[in-house]
Amino acid sequence: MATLYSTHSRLHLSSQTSSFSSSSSSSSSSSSSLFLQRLTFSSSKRFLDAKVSLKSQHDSHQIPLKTHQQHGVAAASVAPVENDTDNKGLKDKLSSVTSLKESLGEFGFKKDENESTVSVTVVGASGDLAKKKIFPALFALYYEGCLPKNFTIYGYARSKMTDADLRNMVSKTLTCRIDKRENCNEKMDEFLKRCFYHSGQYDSQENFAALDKKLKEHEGGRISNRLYYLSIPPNIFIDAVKCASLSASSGNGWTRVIVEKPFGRDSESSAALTKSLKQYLTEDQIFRIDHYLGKELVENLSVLRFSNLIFEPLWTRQYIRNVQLIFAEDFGTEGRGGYFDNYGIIRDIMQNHLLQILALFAMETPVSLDAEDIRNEKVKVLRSMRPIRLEDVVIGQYKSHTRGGVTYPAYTDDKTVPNDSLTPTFAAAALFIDNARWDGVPFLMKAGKALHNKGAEIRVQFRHVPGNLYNRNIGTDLDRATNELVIRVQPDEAIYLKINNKVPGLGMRLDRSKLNLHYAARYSTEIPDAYERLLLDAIEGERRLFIRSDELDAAWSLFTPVLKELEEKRIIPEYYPYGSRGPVGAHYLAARYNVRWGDLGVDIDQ
Ligand SMILES: NC(=O)C1=CN([C@@H]2O[C@H](COP(=O)(O)OP(=O)(O)OC[C@H]3O[C@@H](n4cnc5c(N)ncnc54)[C@H](OP(=O)(O)O)[C@@H]3O)[C@@H](O)[C@H]2O)C=CC1
Ligand SMILES: O=C1O[C@H](COP(=O)(O)O)[C@@H](O)[C@H](O)[C@H]1O
Repeated sequence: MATLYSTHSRLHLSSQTSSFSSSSSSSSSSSSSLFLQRLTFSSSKRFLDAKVSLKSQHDSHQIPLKTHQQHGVAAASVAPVENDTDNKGLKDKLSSVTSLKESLGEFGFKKDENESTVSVTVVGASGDLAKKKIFPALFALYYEGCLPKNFTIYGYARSKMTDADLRNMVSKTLTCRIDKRENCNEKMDEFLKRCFYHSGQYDSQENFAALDKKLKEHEGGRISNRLYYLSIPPNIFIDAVKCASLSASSGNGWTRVIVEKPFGRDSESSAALTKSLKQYLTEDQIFRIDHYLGKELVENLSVLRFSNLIFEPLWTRQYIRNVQLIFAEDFGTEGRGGYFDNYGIIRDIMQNHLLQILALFAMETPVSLDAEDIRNEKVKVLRSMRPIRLEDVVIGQYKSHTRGGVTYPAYTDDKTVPNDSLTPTFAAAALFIDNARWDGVPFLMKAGKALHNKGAEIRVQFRHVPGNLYNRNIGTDLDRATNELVIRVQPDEAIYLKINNKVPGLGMRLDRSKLNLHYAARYSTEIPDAYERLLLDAIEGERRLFIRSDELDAAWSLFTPVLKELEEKRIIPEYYPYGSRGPVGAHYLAARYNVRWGDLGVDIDQ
């Protein structure tokens, strides 16, 4: 195994040749070697971080300002700074102390791993996301040996449950890796023994103080590192953050908070949310999650671009005709209509997931793989984007459809959705990046629910070959003969490049073929769920895949005006049947820019 980037904990390349072929060889690593790799890279990175942090006084302290008096050593030695409105003096002093403690304490230089603990508290543990994603991801991390020795998981919600009830609830969703399955039941039992439940209100400091007491019992006087995952509706984020911060922060280690989307519904509400969060947390404590950033192929985008000579030189307006970012679901908003109606597909998918992918796709080479360097480049892309014009947006909403004797509901059939709702369940948009690299290249986004298929893809259509000697042999449809790179994010992950090739034989006829890196054929390891990667990053303090507040501001600045216009003008969506390909308007929009949408998943086996 050859290490390529020693500055990042999980970036290592297999020394095996990774080819565009359907080779069945695999580069699986055992859980213990994975853990060792992580330790090696993480410890060196953390040590580097510690030096940078002390030098620049940049990394913020992890003890909430309002409660530092009640906590251990670091807090006791530093008095609050009066008249320092954002407490910078205090933050800087605490930063030095705690980041050194944190860095020395976590790897190598610390006394012992036995002396630090990590607790993950899932706030909203009784909810859908917690059951579906968070607990299973935590178990997967445990199963892979990625969680620290002393870890505890707490579920927190208003529902009355015992520890046993929580364990029973969680156990129903746990699965072991298909490719391993070693000691599966034993590992599940061990994991469940580390899970506890505390019932409380989200706005009760007393209830969080009681949680704090229980956490302290588990921590047993060791360094306490606490991660809160806010898996609750957004209207109660601030209450929960306030109470967790004031009553249940770590006294001598770090306290971090993962915040689920939606981060507001426009520029103003997002800024207000950030402002409120920052009353209790520093930016470094806030981990805004966009789970698409944790998806394997999204994570691989930068590797594809920056570690392969053949792609980066082509990654410009000179060679790329258009880029398509496509998301489709073959089911409606069933069960989530209440949430969805207040947001719509543009806020639900485009402003975050697709825009994040676009930023990673289009950014310049970052100075390094460090979180801030990558996020700086993403912000630059977002800030270079041209305001979106209303005429460059098409919206749709699904209507009822009967097929094969089955009637599928309309969006407005959901009881939690008003009958006259104009909320889009489908949208397509043309976006442009006004910088030297991308000037004039259309970035087309399309996202929809209740469509005929399910998937997410990035499609890169290249320009025509100038003066192509083989035009005569290609036929009349030159567009179809241009190269296309497809990054299939899900399902059935793949990266393939469509090329023109001579059909074997005595004649000279060309056809289109695929150089195909099909993950299922190439790698035998199961692809981790996005939430596993992101939870582990949050535990390790790696912020690269989380959204910084200026990124969020830039994303909202781009979409807020057009969202307002759509709503103020009460633009009527184009209705499309449940299970169809969506509104035809999306095709007219693409045609305006001489683009033909790639057909999601259609050429899978071509
Ligand atoms: N579910 C999903 O697939 C996704 C969810 N998200 C986001 O994750 C977060 C959690 O989502 P999800 O699990 O679906 O949410 P839920 O609606 O299931 O809520 C989670 C828990 O919060 C408590 N709760 C719900 N409504 C209220 C309320 N009005 N007041 C106080 N407490 C309430 C309930 O716990 P109790 O009553 O026990 O206190 C509930 O079990 C949300 O911010 C959502 O937008 C993001 C992406 C996907
Ligand atoms: O954030 C969201 O994502 C899901 C789709 O996520 P995926 O990982 O299953 O592709 C989407 O269904 C939901 O509406 C949205 O809030």
